[in-house]
Amino acid sequence: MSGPRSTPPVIVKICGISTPETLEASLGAGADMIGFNFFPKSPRAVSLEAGSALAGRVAGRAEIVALTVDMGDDEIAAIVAAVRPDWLQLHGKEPPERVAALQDRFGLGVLKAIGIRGPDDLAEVAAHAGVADRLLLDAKAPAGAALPGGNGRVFDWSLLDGLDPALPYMLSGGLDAGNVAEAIARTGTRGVDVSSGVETAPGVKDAALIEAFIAAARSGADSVPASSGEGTTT
Ligand SMILES: O=C(O)c1ccccc1NCC(=O)[C@H](O)[C@H](O)COP(=O)(O)O
Repeated sequence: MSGPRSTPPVIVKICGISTPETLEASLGAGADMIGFNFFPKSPRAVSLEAGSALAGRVAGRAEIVALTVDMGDDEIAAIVAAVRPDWLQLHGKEPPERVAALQDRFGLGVLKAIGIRGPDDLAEVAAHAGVADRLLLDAKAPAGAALPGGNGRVFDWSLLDGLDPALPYMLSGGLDAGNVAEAIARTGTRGVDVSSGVETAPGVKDAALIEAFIAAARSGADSVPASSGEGTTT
């Protein structure tokens, strides 16, 4: 039996939940955050009514994240009223000033997603650090991609080597049960997020994959850092 944990357990977010069955699987497996996707073009998108019904089932067992992309205040207000989220996830081109304005208006945590492909993308991390409540460092969507996120692509985790260890961020992008422990060991992240890696098809979440991901993430929090383990770049 390992000794007392010196660091808090890794936060696990399952993003793009759209059915009661996979919601219950996520909660039963110990997910800390549940993401409901309100980007209409996404295969994971839910309506206000469906999101409200799913949010009602969470019943305090996890934090609720409402995912939007470059959305206006009125649409966000409708989502907040329907879902009562703990977090707003901003996955578009929202500048720091927009993040601050939404924090002021809604009084919710803001999880700002930043796409990472190369060293130049770290400037965006610096711009949002200290504004957003938490960053989601995701693989940058390829040019012409239909979706700004949820593409199941890994980025080179060594790009994060120079980050301030105190930076509150979650790692995202192409994670699954097979690589999440390595990702945690390689980066030291205290949070992970997944969408494609727990699906059998775009938008079709799978209970067994969800359970395996969460178990692997929990085990990764105790693993010895890998010698290298850079994510295979896209
Ligand atoms: O998942 C989507 O369909 C999506 C669509 C538009 C904007 C963001 C989207 N997902 C955001 C997430 O937080 C995903 O979990 C993240 O991008 C990682 O996705 P994946 O690489 O598929 O695990």
